[in-house]
Amino acid sequence: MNDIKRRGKLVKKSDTVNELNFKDNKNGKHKPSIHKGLPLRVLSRGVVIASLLIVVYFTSKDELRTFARQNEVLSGKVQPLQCSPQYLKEINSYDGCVPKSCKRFVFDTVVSLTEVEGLLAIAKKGLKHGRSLGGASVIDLHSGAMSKGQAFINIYESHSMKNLFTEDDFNLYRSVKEKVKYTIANHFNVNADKIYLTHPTFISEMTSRNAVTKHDEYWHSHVDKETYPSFHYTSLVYLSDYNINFEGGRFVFIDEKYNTTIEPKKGRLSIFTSGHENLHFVEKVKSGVRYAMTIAFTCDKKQAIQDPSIDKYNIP
Ligand SMILES: O=C(O)CCC(=O)C(=O)O
Ligand SMILES: [Fe+2]
Repeated sequence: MNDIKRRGKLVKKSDTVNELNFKDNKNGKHKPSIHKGLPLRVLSRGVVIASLLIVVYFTSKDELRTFARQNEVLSGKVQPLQCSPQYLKEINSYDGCVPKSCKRFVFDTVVSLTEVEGLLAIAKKGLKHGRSLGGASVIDLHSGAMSKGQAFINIYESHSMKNLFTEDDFNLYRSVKEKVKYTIANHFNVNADKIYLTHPTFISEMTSRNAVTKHDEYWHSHVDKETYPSFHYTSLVYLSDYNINFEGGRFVFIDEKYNTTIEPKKGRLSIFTSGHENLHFVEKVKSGVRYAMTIAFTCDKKQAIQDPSIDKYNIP
């Protein structure tokens, strides 16, 4: 066959030889001369494109650093930080609750896959009765708030959901919360009796659907202490896998020199101080469904909440 397939185009074999430009030299021998066959215009364009690619590669490399990849198993990766002055000023008045230093941690060995499956089942069981019209739904086991349409309903006040959540569900939530609390206490060198579960505490479901209300806009950068004033320590437990269950949706810390990303992974626990040192956002989910659980702790006993329990059902 005289035709050769190259770069999706059919070219004549004779053309290919021409392009490589085998020419007779003085000795009558064939010597390949690639350059002579390419017009200067094409060569200079190639050089410009290559230079641009090199510049883009080296400048963008420093803007985003992956702190935790989905395919890694981390037993406690840490990134130390400077606490923001506002955070320190506020937290300093709480004895036994001041972190030795501000940090971020990721652990893949604290929450088990069995626990993840149980938490996912809780989320799906509840959200089946609701879900936002937009891309973000939440279910808060403490307040009972769950997204439905363009608003929220209370799962504990709806007859159709009466006793939907069982003692086992609440026990699971509580045991994961306790593990997270002790991990925070150990790694920030604070007293576990001086940090209290606080509101809100929820499981989120994020998709690529367009936002309908502002509650669906999960991708804005924020400081947790501003969004949820009672927070002092934030924890996130991921219930689905980046690039397996969904695309997009990485967690991103915004830092001065470069951004730091965490790729969600089933059972991955991320903990960090809730002040300005940890400005962050979640990338828009491009496809699939992303689940995560937010559990936070406060140093302020007045902002403490009880563990969610079956006593929440107050339907006669
Ligand atoms: O789901 C996440 O990765 C982060 C969610 C978040 O930023 C928050 O709940 O404040
Ligand atoms: Fe947040």
